[in-house]
Amino acid sequence: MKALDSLYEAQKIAFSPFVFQTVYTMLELGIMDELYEERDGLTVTEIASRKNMTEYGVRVLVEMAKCADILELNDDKYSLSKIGYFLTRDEMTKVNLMFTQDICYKGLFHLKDAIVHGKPEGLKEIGPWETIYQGLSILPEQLRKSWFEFDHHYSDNSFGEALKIIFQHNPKHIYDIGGNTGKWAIASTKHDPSVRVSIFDLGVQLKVAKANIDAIAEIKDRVDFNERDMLNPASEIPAGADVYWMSQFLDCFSEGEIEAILLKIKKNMKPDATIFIMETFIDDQRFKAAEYSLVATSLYFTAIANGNSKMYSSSALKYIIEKAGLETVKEHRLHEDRFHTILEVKLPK
Ligand SMILES: C[S@@+](CC[C@H](N)C(=O)[O-])C[C@H]1O[C@@H](n2cnc3c(N)ncnc32)[C@H](O)[C@@H]1O
Repeated sequence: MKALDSLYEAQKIAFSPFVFQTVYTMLELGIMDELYEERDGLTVTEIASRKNMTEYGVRVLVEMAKCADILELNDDKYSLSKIGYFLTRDEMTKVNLMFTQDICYKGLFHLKDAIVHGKPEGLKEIGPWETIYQGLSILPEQLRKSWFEFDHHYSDNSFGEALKIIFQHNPKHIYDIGGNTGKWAIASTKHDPSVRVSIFDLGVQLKVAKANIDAIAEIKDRVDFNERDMLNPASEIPAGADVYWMSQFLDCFSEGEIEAILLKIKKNMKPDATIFIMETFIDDQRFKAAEYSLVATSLYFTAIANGNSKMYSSSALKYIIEKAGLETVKEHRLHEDRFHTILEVKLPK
């Protein structure tokens, strides 16, 4: 890259929060939607009158957005560029952006302290907890919506294909560790009318899971709820599962904590049971946009969630599995949703 181009790129980074807040504001005020509908573009005066804003307010936003290649300008009319189109209509971009604004934006200000202290120093911007998991289900409404839409976006789409893989093993009893609001428990008990699911999670999440599952008559008698802090050295996972399911769960922990959790499962595991670990691994991504989203998510863990976890590569997780004395016997790269991998893990023969 030429020096002048690099200097320009460096300014984009130096002012990146300005661009982010410009997009957020234009989305919230409906300017992006208006431009999406009006493919031929609108002048500043037209946007101001349609949105009941001052021309000054519209002008500072659209000028920044044009400089950042979000808008194009032709004959005094602003219109969406392709980047602007994705910011307005693409689902992954939308959940990432709202998650950044509502959960991460203020907290990231404390990233340096979080790195230095090894603690989620930014979490205080949204609640008084030690880790975000103690507050998830009781976050203020808008924050809760953004967190859950982000979380579900990165797991829901994979459940259909995951069910086919797990039920090839014909499990009678599944332990869903980190079962959250019960989405997997609902999907799997609906998929197989005889399977039982035990959810293990923190109390605050179990309350929501229980309310969701109690409302579904056909499955409610086949799901039970087990409050467990997996970080508590005294906590145990009892015997009895044919399948252990951990979806987007182990990335909530440091390498040492993951090993301890796996050892906890291993301790009472039946010899023929299988552990399935579903993750979005940074080294398994086919699209740059996906890898970028995951690597950025690691900094959410650092500054806000818990201070010590990240999105892992599959090689890192397989190394921890081996260290815990378990064996990765198969690696399923999902084809339909393209982002997830399921590691199939057993006790060594
Ligand atoms: C990112 S969510 C994943 C939820 C779900 N499995 C999915 O695929 O969408 C992580 C879950 O782990 C739970 N969790 C985090 N720390 C925990 C701990 N120390 N003990 C038990 N569960 C924990 C959270 O409450 C949350 O429900």
